[in-house]
Amino acid sequence: MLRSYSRLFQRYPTIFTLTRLPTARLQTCHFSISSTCPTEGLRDFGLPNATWGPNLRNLYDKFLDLTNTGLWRRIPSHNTTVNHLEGIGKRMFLRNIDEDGVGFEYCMFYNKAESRMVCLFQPGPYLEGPPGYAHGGSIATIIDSTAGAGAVYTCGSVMTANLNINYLKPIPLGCTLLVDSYVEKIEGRKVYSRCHIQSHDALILHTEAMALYIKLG
Ligand SMILES: CCCCCCCCCCCC(=O)SCCNC(=O)CCNC(=O)[C@H](O)C(C)(C)COP(=O)(O)OP(=O)(O)OC[C@H]1O[C@@H](n2cnc3c(N)ncnc32)[C@H](O)[C@@H]1OP(=O)(O)O
Repeated sequence: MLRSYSRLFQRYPTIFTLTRLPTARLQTCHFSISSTCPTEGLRDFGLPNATWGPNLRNLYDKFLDLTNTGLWRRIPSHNTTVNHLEGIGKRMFLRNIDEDGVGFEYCMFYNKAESRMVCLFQPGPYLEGPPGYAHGGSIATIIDSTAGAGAVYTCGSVMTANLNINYLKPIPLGCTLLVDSYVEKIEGRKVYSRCHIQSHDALILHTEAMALYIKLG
């Protein structure tokens, strides 16, 4: 199985790479989270836009303040992990709608000391499942993406092997949520993460999850 993924990486070496070192050649691309990726001119979707509600904006400002402590960093968000490879028209699942605010509206912050990734998330109307509420698949997506990004920032390239979710309270569309994940333990190639989703004011626990990621390469 691993061999087949090695082939995948040879073909699309940056699929699971957050950024690519500018000096790295395509065939020998390192899985790196260097901030030196050539992203100038690319839109950063993790920045506030007009569709952000006041709760999302307030949470964003709080976490942005935390970046001044040096413990947290804001994670830039482009619409594809291979955006620097010209001619490849792939789009990240979470950024596959051009209009702002209607799908996954989010930004992430990472705390290295705590192996913790948080995502400030405002589910838009196109994520509807039950009338007025977020689809469970969209909730799984934001959990996997947040905890998965946390695993990548902590350990390098990973694939999700298992995702176990308890849906506790429905999530109204348009609300602001805090998706909070951390790497709990690492055993060999296995990376165990925990994640929960709470309302912006921490009064409602919407979702709890455990994830297993397998380190690659
Ligand atoms: C802002 C940033 C954006 C970018 C941030 C990007 C965020 C990424 C988040 C999204 C990620 C995805 O959607 S990933 C897409 C969804 N996932 C997939 O499609 C994965 C499909 N499955 C696979 O490809 C494979 O099963 C792998 C790669 C997971 C594992 O295969 P392998 O590499 O051959 O490894 P294998 O030997 O089988 O397993 C290694 C060890 O893990 C254990 N193991 C493997 N699977 C399981 C399992 N389900 N449950 C328990 N244990 C397991 C094995 O027992 C073994 O333990 P031991 O013997 O060592 O003890």
